[in-house]
Amino acid sequence: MDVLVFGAGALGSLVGGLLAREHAVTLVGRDPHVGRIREDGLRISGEFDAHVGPEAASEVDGLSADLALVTVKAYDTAAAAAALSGEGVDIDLVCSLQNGLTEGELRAALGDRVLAGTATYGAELVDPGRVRCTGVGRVHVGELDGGESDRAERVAAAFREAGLDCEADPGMPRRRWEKLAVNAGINAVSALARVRNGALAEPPAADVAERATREAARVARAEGVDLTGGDARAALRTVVGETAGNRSSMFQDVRAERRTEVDAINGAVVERGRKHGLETPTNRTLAELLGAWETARGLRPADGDRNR
Ligand SMILES: NC(=O)C1=CN([C@@H]2O[C@H](COP(=O)(O)OP(=O)(O)OC[C@H]3O[C@@H](n4cnc5c(N)ncnc54)[C@H](O)[C@@H]3O)[C@@H](O)[C@H]2O)C=CC1
Ligand SMILES: CC(C)(CO)C(=O)C(=O)O
Repeated sequence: MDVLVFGAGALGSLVGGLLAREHAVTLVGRDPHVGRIREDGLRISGEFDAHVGPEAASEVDGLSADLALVTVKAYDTAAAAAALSGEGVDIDLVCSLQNGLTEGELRAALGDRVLAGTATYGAELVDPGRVRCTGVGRVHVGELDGGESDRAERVAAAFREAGLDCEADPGMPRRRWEKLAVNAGINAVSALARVRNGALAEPPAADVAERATREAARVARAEGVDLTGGDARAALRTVVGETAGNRSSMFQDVRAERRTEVDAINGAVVERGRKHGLETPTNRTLAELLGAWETARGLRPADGDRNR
């Protein structure tokens, strides 16, 4: 399979680098990472030990692929969608492995070529040309609206050929919303409280996290997804336990003074809830507090367009 990875940062470089052991892969990213990969290949450390030589580019013009994986941060999705739907690029299928609800934006630009995906691998970009796998997880891929899918099965088989743990899932809407509900509970709370995930096992942080997760499950049900508040809270407790020693990605972003994905996580819960007439006060407060921090640091676009 010819694979293009749009957003060769931590996750994209890890997944793309592992796929390059078996498939023709082009990593699309930015310098100095792209330049280093061209000169010396990509080194993968941590849970894997590999030195691979994918193609690397900073533009998609002139590229073609059977599959494009989208691994930019959620707030760069619009740019990814615009690039991948451009005239100079020829892509059969697109699959996001991002956190947050980004598929709508991709589908608007790329139509029914878009599959949903989730990834629970852990990745860190340690230096240009070097990525570390901090946790072996699993990739799930499937139709945005759910259902059996030959094309998702083909993608999953290609991932497995390269040694990644990957399954096609006919229940992607529920899987996406459960992951969103867990991220809604963990990420912003841990970032604002400046605590590792394990601290969310105890009150009062656990109570705030559970309220955010329960609100997300209520919105999911309004969207037609079969996710109870109890199931979502059970998933939250499991992930808190399994990742107790982690700093969540949002806590890491705040520590590094980077823009967070709060709009695509808690903000998305608020916006979807509003469409259904549902109040989501905990998610709204979390999104507003992190938004205020991002504004004060000059990390958000000044015109208030959350997705730029
Ligand atoms: N890092 C991880 O372990 C995991 C990350 N995720 C999700 O995956 C997504 C990506 O996360 P990370 O890899 O950690 O972020 P990252 O910031 O390391 O990677 C994103 C990369 O995209 C590049 N990029 C952005 N716009 C671009 C453009 N127009 N052209 C070319 N390159 C562009 C950036 O330069 C950056 O290197 C996020 O939604 C995150 O929540 C999900 C599971 C695990
Ligand atoms: C599962 C969790 C919460 C692990 O830290 C995560 O996805 C993140 O940090 O973004």
